[in-house]
Amino acid sequence: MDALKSLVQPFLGNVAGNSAVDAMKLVVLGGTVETARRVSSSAWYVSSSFVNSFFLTALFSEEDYPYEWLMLWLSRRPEWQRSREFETTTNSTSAGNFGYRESDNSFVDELLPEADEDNVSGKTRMRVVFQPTSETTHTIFYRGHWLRVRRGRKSNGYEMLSISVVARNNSVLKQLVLQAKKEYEAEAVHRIQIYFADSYGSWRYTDSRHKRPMSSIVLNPGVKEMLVSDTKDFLKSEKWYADRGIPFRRGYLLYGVPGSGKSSLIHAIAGELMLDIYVVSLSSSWINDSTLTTLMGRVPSRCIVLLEDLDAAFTRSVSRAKDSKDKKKTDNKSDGEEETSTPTHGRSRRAQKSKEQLSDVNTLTLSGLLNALDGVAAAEGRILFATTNHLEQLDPALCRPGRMDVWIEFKNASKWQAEALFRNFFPSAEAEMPLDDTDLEPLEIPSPPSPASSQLSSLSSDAFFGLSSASTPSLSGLSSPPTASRPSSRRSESISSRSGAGAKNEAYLPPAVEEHVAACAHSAPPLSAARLALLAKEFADSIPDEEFSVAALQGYLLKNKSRPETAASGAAGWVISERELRAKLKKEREVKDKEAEKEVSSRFNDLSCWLT
Ligand SMILES: Nc1ncnc2c1ncn2[C@@H]1O[C@H](COP(=O)(O)OP(=O)(O)OP(=O)(O)O)[C@@H](O)[C@H]1O
Repeated sequence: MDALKSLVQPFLGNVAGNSAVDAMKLVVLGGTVETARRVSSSAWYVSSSFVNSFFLTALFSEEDYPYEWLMLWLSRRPEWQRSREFETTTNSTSAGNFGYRESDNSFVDELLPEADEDNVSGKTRMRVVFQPTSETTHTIFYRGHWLRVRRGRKSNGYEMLSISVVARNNSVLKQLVLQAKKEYEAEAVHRIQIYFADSYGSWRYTDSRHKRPMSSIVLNPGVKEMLVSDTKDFLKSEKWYADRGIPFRRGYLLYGVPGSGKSSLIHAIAGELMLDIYVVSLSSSWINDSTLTTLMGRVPSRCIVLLEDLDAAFTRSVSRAKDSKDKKKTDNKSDGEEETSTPTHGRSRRAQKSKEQLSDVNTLTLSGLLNALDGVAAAEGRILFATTNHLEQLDPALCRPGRMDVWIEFKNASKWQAEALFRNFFPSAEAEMPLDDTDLEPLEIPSPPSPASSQLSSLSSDAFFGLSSASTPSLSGLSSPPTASRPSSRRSESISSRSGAGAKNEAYLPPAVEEHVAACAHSAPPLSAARLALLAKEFADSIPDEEFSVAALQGYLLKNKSRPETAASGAAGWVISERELRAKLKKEREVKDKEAEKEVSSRFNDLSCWLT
């Protein structure tokens, strides 16, 4: 206390002294402190701007691809992982959590098993990612340079990454972006990325999916081959198009019945060509001419653009001449109606109102769509796929060559497709690679079958006939119904240990598996080629040509996933029951339509009575 007094004393002087002098001293003291503060802050500002003038800074917005490349690259840097302030996210679309990658800064609940063939849990393992909080600066050493990295947010809500480096030119930043891109692409090689359009006119990374093998798509011979070679040829022909002044774009229209494989084929082609898919749903409420034009201008030069359900976009405006005028007319008319309508028409008024709201929001016009597809702003090099179930509802202008160059019709499944689908569904032992001991595991039946269970014994015998040429001599013993002399069966062990009963019993045989339980087995043992051919034919014989979609057949086969015999023999019965179901639904729909018609006509009568 005394020390403090002695420090202040010279400034205050004698307490009993002149108070004006004391006040002067205080003013001088305050002024000195403020001047010192200002000098130091401007010195700090000058020195930091001097230091900053040596930094090159690059900004990467979440709306653009380099942001994702760099976030993936950063998520692998130890400096990034060492950050002491974290945000956590489980959002699979957020940067650093691409759904297909694992890194040190992410973790899953180890207690939940990974879903695989033998180990399926109802709960999925959710990956939690740690990422450094935004607005903190991280220093990362890269190729002899110190990078200052900072995550931030733009005024439009998108994240932004700022990377600064002290360097003479920006070559280190270029190298960094290229390396990040390379690493990103190496990760993505077995997957395709799917982007969806958002209402801001940007593409949002949404999902990454395993490539779908072309062989899993069952189409009449030649269609897949034609599409793959046509798209490949297009991608190679940029110069050819440029030399002839033709816009370097190609469009494919896939039309036909639902569930016939249109989307699946596009998915498989994207995998084959290693292209990402950019999906726009034209029936989105927010879509309008300018957003669509912006979106089409923002697709990369090599990609697949997918316009899904093309017909759905124009349920309100089918023809080019009428579309925008009609919308205005509808608006005016509905305004008027709103005023004159009576309370008795509340429901129709609500319906009218929601219709108005819809047309207010989605203002996409056909001319806007055409412009977006091939206007000056449209990107070159893209492959456009459009799908529709109602070709007849499309304006011819939309489908003319240049916009949709190749048309492919998708029909219900032919007998040929039914047979191919069956063959795809159930494995053939001959098609498998040579087996070793460990490969035999999934081929064992789930548990000892009862001699009475004819279905199970036939399954097992097929499986073991198929295997007889395979490897171990011990297998020959397996074609007879297994007994307690096989307690070492790994599959049986795992099943009994899961059920928790008799896991270590050696003295007593386990009871036979009941037929309905065995029927729920997860997968079918491989069939011999001859047996498979027989069953596939039996199945295809029962399926009428072009009456059911491939998706419907797939649904039926899925119900019999582990029972190829039942799938084949039960197909005829399934066809009958499906027909009955359809007839019943049709009847119900007709009754409903009639009722609706009656209601409309009675309302019309009410209204005309009221008016007269
Ligand atoms: N030709 C086919 N080959 C293989 N699988 C098919 C085929 N057609 C349909 N499927 C299966 O049926 C399901 C639906 O197929 P998909 O979505 O590709 O049909 P779609 O024609 O695009 O239907 P929609 O017109 O209703 O969008 C998928 O699970 C797919 O695996």
